[in-house]
Amino acid sequence: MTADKILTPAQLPATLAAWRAAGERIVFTNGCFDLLHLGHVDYLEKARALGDRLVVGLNTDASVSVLKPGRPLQDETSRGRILAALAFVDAVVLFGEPTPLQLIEQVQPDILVKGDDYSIDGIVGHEIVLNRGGQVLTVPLVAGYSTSSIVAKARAGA
Ligand SMILES: Nc1ncnc2c1ncn2[C@@H]1O[C@H](COP(=O)(O)OP(=O)(O)OP(=O)(O)O)[C@@H](O)[C@H]1O
Ligand SMILES: O=P(O)(O)O[C@@H]1O[C@H]([C@H](O)CO)[C@@H](O)[C@H](O)[C@@H]1O
Repeated sequence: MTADKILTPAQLPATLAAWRAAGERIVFTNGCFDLLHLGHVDYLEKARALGDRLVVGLNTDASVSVLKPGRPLQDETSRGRILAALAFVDAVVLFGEPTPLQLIEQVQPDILVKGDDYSIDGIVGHEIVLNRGGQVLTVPLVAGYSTSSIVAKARAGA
């Protein structure tokens, strides 16, 4: 099942080791992904295409609620399962901290990616990846798509 892609931090090392043994480059990104939209799908697919495997760090409900008061709308189980169902997502790992720094330290990705709503220097973990000779990249946003705007539109129409 695609749910098998959802890994605990304890399960992660064996999976990463197997991918690396096969010479595969690991891409990492992270986010809240509260309501999955076209922008997310476009950027995640492009992120995966930058390497061979895509690991998505997913904020827990507790983490999202700190970053985005009143959110998430969808719980971490739902958000995780939806991400795991995407063919170009190879692993989903929840993290409860305010940032994915600890998870990025554990994953040591070859490529770290965010949408270009972030500057390279503003991407948490960029130093870790650059210092090990990896790449930190951004993917252009698909204009007009955000979870917040979907929520606002839904509320306006309510
Ligand atoms: N329109 C978009 N096109 C491409 N990537 C996007 C778009 N919107 C967000 N992203 C990327 O998706 C990831 C997750 O972002 P997030 O879950 O905050 O989405 P969001 O739609 O911006 O949500 P919110 O409106 O609640 O901030 C981030 O890396 C972000 O750069
Ligand atoms: O979905 P978002 O708001 O794009 O995800 C956040 O990204 C932050 C980013 O990585 C900072 O460079 C991260 O710190 C935060 O935990 C969310 O994942």
